[in-house]
Amino acid sequence: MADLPVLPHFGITIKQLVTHDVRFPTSQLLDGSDAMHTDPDYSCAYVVLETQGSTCEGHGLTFTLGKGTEVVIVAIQALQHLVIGQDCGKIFSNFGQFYRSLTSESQIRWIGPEKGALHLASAAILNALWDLWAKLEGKPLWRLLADLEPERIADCIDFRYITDALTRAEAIEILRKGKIGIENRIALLQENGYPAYSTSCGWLGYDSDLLRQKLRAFIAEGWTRFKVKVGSSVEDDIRRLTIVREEIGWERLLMVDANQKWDVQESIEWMQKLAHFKPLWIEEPTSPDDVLGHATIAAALKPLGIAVATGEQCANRVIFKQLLQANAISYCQIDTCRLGSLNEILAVILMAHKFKIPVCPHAGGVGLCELAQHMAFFDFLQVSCTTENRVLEYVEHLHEHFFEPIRMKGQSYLPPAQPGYLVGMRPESIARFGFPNGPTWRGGLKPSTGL
Ligand SMILES: C[C@H](O)[C@@H](O)[C@@H](O)[C@H](O)C(=O)O
Ligand SMILES: [Mg+2]
Repeated sequence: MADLPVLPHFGITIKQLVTHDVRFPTSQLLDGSDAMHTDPDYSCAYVVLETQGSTCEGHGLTFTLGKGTEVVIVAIQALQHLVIGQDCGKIFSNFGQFYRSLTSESQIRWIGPEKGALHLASAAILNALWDLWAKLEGKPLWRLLADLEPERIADCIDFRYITDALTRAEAIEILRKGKIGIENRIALLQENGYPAYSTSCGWLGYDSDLLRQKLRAFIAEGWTRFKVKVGSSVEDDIRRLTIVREEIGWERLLMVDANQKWDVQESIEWMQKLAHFKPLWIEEPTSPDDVLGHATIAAALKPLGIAVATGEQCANRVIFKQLLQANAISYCQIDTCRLGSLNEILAVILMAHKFKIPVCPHAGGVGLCELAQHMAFFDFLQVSCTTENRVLEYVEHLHEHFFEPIRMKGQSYLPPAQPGYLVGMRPESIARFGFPNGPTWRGGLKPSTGL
C-alpha cells in the first residue's frame, strides 16, 4: 500500500443491509427483447446499506430479467455478514482487500467464484458501498474518482489473476498520465457531455411499424447512432435491417447485437449475409465464455469491416483479460452489475487501455445508464482521455424511477452533480413494483411464462 492521507470515514459502520426485489413488467410490450431474452421483465436486486455514525445510506443494485432475482437476493443475504459491522474508513482505505474478502470467502466462493448469481450479488453490495463512499465525500462518483490519487485507485483493485496483463505499477502509471489536463476534460464533459447511441428502436419483438416509428422519432431528436437486435432468422434480420437503413440512411452509424445466439461458424456465415448493411460491430455473437471463438469470429469478419464487441455477460476480469490477450474484441463492453462493481471495472478499463481497445459500456436495463455513465466518464477523464471511437449505450426506459435520472444533452450524457453513484430508487417505485407483493404483481399481472 502507498503512503496516502488517512480517509476521514473511520468510525462510520455498516449497521444493516436491506434488500428489495423490484420487477418492471417490460415484457408486456417486448421492450428489451432480443434473440435470447425474448420477454425480459427489467428488474433488479436492490440493496440499501444503513450506517451508524452518519446520516448517509448506500444504495446499489444489480440488473436482472425477472425470474431469478430472488436467487440473487438470497446470495446477497448470504454475503451480508461480511459487510454488516464493517468500518467504512477501513473498507475504503483498502477497498481491493475488502473486494477480495467479499468475493473469496472460503466457503461461499465455491458457488462462484466471481461469476453467476453470486457475483451479481457482490456487485449490488459493492455498488452500494461506492454510492456510500461518494455520498460521504459529498461528490458524484465520477468526481470522487477524478479526485482520488492514482495509488488510492490502485488500492481499490484486486490484481490477483491479472498481473500477467496489468501490474499495479502499470495501472498507477496510466492513472498518473491521466491526471494531466483532467480539469480541462472535466470542463469539456460538462459542456458537451459524453457521446451515446440508442438501442431503444431495435428490440427484436418490435414489429416493422414500431421499428420505423421509433427510428423516425429518434432521428427527429437528432440521434445518429443506433443499435439493433439480430438473430431470429437471416431473412428476418434482412427485413429489419433493410427498414433500418431505409430510415437512418448510410451516414448514420449502425451496430447489431445477437445476444449469444450463434455458434462460432454460424456467427461468421450469418454476418457475411448481413455485411452489406455495414454494421460497425456485431455484439455478443456467441457464448461470452468463448474467448477463442470470439477471436476466430473477429479474424473472419475483419476483412468485411465488421468488428466484434462483447462484455455485458462476461463474468469477470479474467475473461476480459483473455479477450484482450487473444485479439478477440475491438470494443470492450463492461457492465456495472455483471462485474464486481468498480473494483473490477477499474481493472478492466485499465487493461483495455493497455491493449488499446476502446471501452463502450453496456447500459440500458434498469439503472445501468445511471451507473455506466460514471465509468465512461472515468475512462475519458483519467484513462484513455478521449471519446474518439467510444460511445455509451442509451435506452429510454425506466429512468423516472430514480431520484437522479440521467440527463441528456442531445445524444450525449451530461455528468451529474449530486453526490453518489445515483441509483437511489423512489420508494413509491420500490413499493409498486416490489415482487411478489407490490400492486403491479399482486393484482393479477403474472410474470411472463416465456416461450
Ligand atoms: C435483455 C436485454 O434487454 C439485452 O437485450 C440488452 O441488455 C442488450 O444486450 C444491450 O446490449 O442493450
Ligand atoms: Mg447487448
